[in-house]
Amino acid sequence: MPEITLVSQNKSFGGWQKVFTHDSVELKCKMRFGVYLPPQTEQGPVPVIYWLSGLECTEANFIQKGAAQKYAAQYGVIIVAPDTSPRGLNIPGEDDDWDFGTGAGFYVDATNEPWKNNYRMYSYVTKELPALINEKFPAIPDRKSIAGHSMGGHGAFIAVLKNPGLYRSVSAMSPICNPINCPWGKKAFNGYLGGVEGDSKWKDWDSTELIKKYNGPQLDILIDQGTNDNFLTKSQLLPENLVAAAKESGVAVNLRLQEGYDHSYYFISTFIEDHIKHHAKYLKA
Ligand SMILES: N[C@@H](CCC(=O)N[C@@H](CSC=O)C(=O)NCC(=O)O)C(=O)O
Repeated sequence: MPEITLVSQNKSFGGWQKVFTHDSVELKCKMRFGVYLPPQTEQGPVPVIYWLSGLECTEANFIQKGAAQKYAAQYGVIIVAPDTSPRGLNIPGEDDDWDFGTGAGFYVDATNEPWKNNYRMYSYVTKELPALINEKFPAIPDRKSIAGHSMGGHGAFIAVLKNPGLYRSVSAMSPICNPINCPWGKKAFNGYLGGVEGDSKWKDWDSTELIKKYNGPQLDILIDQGTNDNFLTKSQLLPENLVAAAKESGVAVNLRLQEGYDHSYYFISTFIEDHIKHHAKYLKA
């Protein structure tokens, strides 16, 4: 029976923002996650939204700066915010760069040495963590959605596209949409998966490629993207590639370009209500 240990709890909008640690089987290290329990959980189980954060984040960024608690309380949903990589492993090279290794797990299951034993963030966020949440908290197991920011937007997309029907809805803010064609993604996939650009195994972790062959329940993907996002102009995000691929395969993507917004949590907190509302529509249907 897995154990979880309470690290902190703060009352927020009538519910509780809590942080726990646990020993992860997939990642083989101690991990932290945030969980917001809305007041409705006192009456019984509610749906869950998983939020995947971006590069350099821990579980703390979203829960401290995302401003989501008010809307999670309003719509009666749990929000789970995991960390972004395994921690404390001391793998050589793990802390050399901010965009690879610690804080940059990229939500894939690594197949390359020396990462493949621990860097299994895909299995962690799609399997291990939901099983733990369903066991320990008043969550409705088959009512879950997923969202994320930047690297976490990529994580949310592949979680949905690789598991048709597992999630009720998906959304993202400033997501990395085509990692096999952007510098962050090429570096991560080369390190975690091995091989070089164009390798077919990279395509299995790329949402623009996965959406081309998606064959599952109808999706209604919501994306917010700031027009003043420096990572958009540096071609790290490539939302236009995902939109074009989705159009070809008939998947609905609502890409909203938000004038003047950047890549930061000021942007995320501005539009988080719309995302929670989007998920609540499908989670409560
Ligand atoms: N140090 C970097 C910038 C890192 C950064 O902006 N991280 C983003 C996610 S980027 C894609 O995944 C983030 O969410 N940061 C946390 C925050 O609280 O803002 C640089 O040098 O550019």
